[in-house]
Amino acid sequence: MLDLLSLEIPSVKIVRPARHGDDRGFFSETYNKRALHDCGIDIDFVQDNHAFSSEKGTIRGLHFQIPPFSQAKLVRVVRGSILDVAVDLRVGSPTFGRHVSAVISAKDWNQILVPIGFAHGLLTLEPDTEVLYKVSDYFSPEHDKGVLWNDPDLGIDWRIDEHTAMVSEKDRRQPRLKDLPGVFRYEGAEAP
Ligand SMILES: Cc1cn([C@H]2C[C@H](O)[C@@H](COP(=O)(O)OP(=O)(O)O[C@H]3O[C@@H](C)C(=O)[C@@H](O)[C@H]3O)O2)c(=O)[nH]c1=O
Repeated sequence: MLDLLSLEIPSVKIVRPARHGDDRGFFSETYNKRALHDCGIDIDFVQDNHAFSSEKGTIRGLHFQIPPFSQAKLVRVVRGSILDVAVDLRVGSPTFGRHVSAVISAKDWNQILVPIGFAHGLLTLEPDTEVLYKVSDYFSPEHDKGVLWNDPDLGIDWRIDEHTAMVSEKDRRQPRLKDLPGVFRYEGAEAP
């Protein structure tokens, strides 16, 4: 059983699996292919990733893989919290270049589903934050691309002083959106 909520760009969803608490703690089905299918979401996830960030204020992203290794992502947090951001890169989309963001946390037990065609990034809101996510294709370094997290054209409110953010060398050098070739096409439907 899960709750599903569409964000302002409707193909980006918040997923909230049930959590069954008892005296021992809780139990939760954090991923159930059939439950997602029953909500109209059919994605074959093939790889699970785990990212630990020791510092609050760590930025990862904005990342995406280009075809034929493009990835949908289902992201959750088992310790701490993040501001998660998805930027629409689908050429022809009414929301091209726009983004949605959501706080994803261990406390709220929510997940964000980022479909193919979006750049994905996150900011840790607490130290020692652990992010787990499923991806729908394998990592391919040659297809791994990015866009600059603080590109002024994106106008993302990261809620952080840009000079104190911890950003990898790779992500400091990502291109701006205006310099990216368009690789994803909007299919005219808000399906993942
Ligand atoms: C993403 C990835 C990285 N790696 C390796 C490459 C490198 O040596 C090391 C760290 O990689 P990165 O610096 O790209 O890690 P990171 O900045 O955490 O990258 C991630 O960011 C978030 C926002 C995403 O959306 C992910 O898809 C992924 O791109 O891990 C893998 O082996 N498999 C993978 O799937």
